[in-house]
Amino acid sequence: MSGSVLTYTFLGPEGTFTEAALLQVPGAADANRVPCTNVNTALERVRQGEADAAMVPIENSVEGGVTATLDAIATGTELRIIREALVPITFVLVARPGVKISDIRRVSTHGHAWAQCRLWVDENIPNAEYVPGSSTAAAAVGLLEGDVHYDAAICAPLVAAERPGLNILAENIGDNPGAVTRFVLVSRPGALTERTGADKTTVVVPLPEDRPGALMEILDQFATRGVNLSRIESRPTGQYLGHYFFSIDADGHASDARVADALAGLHRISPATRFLGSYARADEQKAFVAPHTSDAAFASAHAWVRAILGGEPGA
Ligand SMILES: O=C(O)C(=O)C[C@]1(C(=O)O)C=C[C@@H](O)C=C1
Repeated sequence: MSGSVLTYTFLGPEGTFTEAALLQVPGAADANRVPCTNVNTALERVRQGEADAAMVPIENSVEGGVTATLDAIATGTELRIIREALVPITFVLVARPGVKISDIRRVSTHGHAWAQCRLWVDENIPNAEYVPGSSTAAAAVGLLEGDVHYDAAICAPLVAAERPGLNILAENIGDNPGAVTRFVLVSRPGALTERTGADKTTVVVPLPEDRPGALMEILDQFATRGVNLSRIESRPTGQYLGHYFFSIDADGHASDARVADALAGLHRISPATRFLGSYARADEQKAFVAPHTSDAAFASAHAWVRAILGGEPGA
């Protein structure tokens, strides 16, 4: 970190969809942008205080959760999500000049990108072998640096446009034209981001073991307080077979009474519950709040209980 200029790490190299997400952050274009070869390194540099925040992919509308990110933020020194960004995803197939589609034997890209182009690959290059890449841009750049054991890459159109040494062999090869990836900006714990009325809260809840109905109890904390969930995924903790945590996104902000109450309920059921942040929704969609779950309803209910405890008439 240098002076007042912020430093952001991101899943690189330059030209990844992750960098496009970072560039949506006001001021990021003029900030120090540090590309990292994987999500863990990007987050670790934030944990160590070498960067202010990291932009990492968390969820794709076709392929689902980005497990590297879900796992990295669920464990280790606590981090906070302070912002989210949505990026529409389109893919191109690129190769060095002179290479034709019929020449392609091996293709490299990020695992999530490969999964989003499955149908196109099956139809057009069915015999191509997949070579895992650390990101879409890294796969494309590898072609230019030579000495790689693949002859084509799947990447963002921008990567190809910015590198004249790459030939576009096919455009729009994603199987779902409306594909979107969601990214999160992750920082160290600090003051809670401001409530906007269109917010999201992310938590990690380890499932209490050997307790019938434990998942139902967790879900109930949200349901009874009228809190809608927009994502829930189970991930193995890695400790031993059958040990899981749930990664959950809920509508609302930790300073909304109904969300705060649900968080307290989660902590009672699963004390190792990890709060990962409350932040503004990228789509600015306001949460529906039933009258009996509004801040006013909670305040009035608490005042009523206080009156009873104080020996005053309740009603
Ligand atoms: O490789 C990139 O360009 C990335 O930003 C990573 C990533 C991902 O992890 O999902 C981001 C968006 C696309 O869905 C494919 C790959």
